[in-house]
Amino acid sequence: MSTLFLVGSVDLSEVEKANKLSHNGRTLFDRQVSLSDIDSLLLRLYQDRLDLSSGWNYETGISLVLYNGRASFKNNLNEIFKKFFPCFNIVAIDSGDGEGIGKFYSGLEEEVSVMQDRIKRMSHWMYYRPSKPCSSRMYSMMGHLLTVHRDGLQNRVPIPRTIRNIDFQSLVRKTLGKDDLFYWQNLSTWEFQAHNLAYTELIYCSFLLLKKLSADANAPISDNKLFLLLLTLESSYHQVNKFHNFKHAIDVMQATWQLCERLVDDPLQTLLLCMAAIGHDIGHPGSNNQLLSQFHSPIAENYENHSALENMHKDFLESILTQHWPQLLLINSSKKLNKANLDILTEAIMATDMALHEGYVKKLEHSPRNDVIDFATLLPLIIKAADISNVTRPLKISSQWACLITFEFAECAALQNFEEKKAYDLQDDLNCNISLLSPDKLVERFPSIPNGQIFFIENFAEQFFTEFCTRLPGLDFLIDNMETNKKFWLSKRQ
Ligand SMILES: Nc1ncnc2c1ncn2[C@@H]1O[C@@H]2COP(=O)(O)O[C@H]2[C@H]1O
Repeated sequence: MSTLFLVGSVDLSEVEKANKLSHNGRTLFDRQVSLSDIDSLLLRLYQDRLDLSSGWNYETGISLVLYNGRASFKNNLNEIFKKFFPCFNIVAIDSGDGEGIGKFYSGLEEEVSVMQDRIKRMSHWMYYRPSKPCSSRMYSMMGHLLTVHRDGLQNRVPIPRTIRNIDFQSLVRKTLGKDDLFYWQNLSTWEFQAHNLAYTELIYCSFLLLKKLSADANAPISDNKLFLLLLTLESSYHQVNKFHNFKHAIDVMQATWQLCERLVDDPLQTLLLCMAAIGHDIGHPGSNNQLLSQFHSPIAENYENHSALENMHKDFLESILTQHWPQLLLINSSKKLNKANLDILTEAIMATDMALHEGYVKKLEHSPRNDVIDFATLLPLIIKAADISNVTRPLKISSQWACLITFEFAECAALQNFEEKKAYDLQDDLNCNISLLSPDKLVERFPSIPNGQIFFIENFAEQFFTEFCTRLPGLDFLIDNMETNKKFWLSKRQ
């Protein structure tokens, strides 16, 4: 879905040209939105992005902002888009600079057809080789990485007044239907229902949690800055991914916190682990390292095919924290670990690479059963457990995540065929609200789910959580839930 934004008084002949743009016989832009100034434009981008049901996520089309360069706007709007809305396909053109919309034309129709197709879009994200940072108006992982490295992982740019002045608190709060107690009750159980909460409610849950943890760790951040950090994180994940989106990130953060509540007595380490959790999959394309390497993604080459995705996620998180919460990287970590905070964040994110799974299982097997796991080993184990904890949630919740990962695996298989120039077909689209379907109904609708769950539980989750829970107190409920879920999937196996 593509939007034509007109900001301020724009040359009407340029607008006419823009509206003549077509794709497959239809006008290119699905809507035209006129706004008085840049401030209203940015506010609108946030509002659309947070209203998941609207579908205006700025990822499935290409949007154009036509503005009048004479409108006193100093900051480069395209730089703001890259810094604060990384996953958006959006470009701004000064209609008064002579060339105007002409430079927007070239390649546009092809780009729109790519962004409207799930598999072509994933392929572009993963394999496009930009000549320079953000040379394309379509998102690509390498364009995102080049921008982050061009700006420097340690560099901060002043946050533009137009963004600083947005009252993010009321932007989020006014959409909430419940009070803080309701969200704390959701956060404080293992029955955390990410799919029953609206996007803004999930963002508000992460605000409440991180605000508490930052106070506990004596690492204060203002409310509006924390909201901007969270909204920039959300804009750095692909909302269009079935599984690896911001909901997964918040779910893993909530699981990480629940485990830390039981296992960690150091507020700063808990905060760092939860920050690593919410940022552990930034920019995830919904595929995997194997596909990145197999078809020679520039991202895989950039990290020499070693944990390419996890290294990328870490770089993106470092860049966002440097920009939005630099103090968190600087305050001295606890006495227990003589490690810099960034090293703790990095080790935690790298631990979520399943290529390292066997190593972590062996670490658990070799640690004595009646002895406490040393703190340095415990931290990465916690986030790794949280990352695959969906199989240990109660069946109603676990089955929702199972459905989503099954869809994502199907998309990976289709992408493999696409890259091998073979025909691919995709299961029917997930155009149902999975939170309304019971486990039985989900299996009825998507019969391939049980086999994948049985394989993952028997080959990965069972061994890990058995070792994890026998060495750490009070976690037997993880095994109980997982075994209940496995029995259900076995009873439904095709
Ligand atoms: N319920 C599940 N069923 C199958 N595979 C899963 C499930 N949950 C997590 N995984 C896999 O575990 C991996 C953990 O790292 P990733 O999030 O990169 O990708 C995840 C999936 O490949």
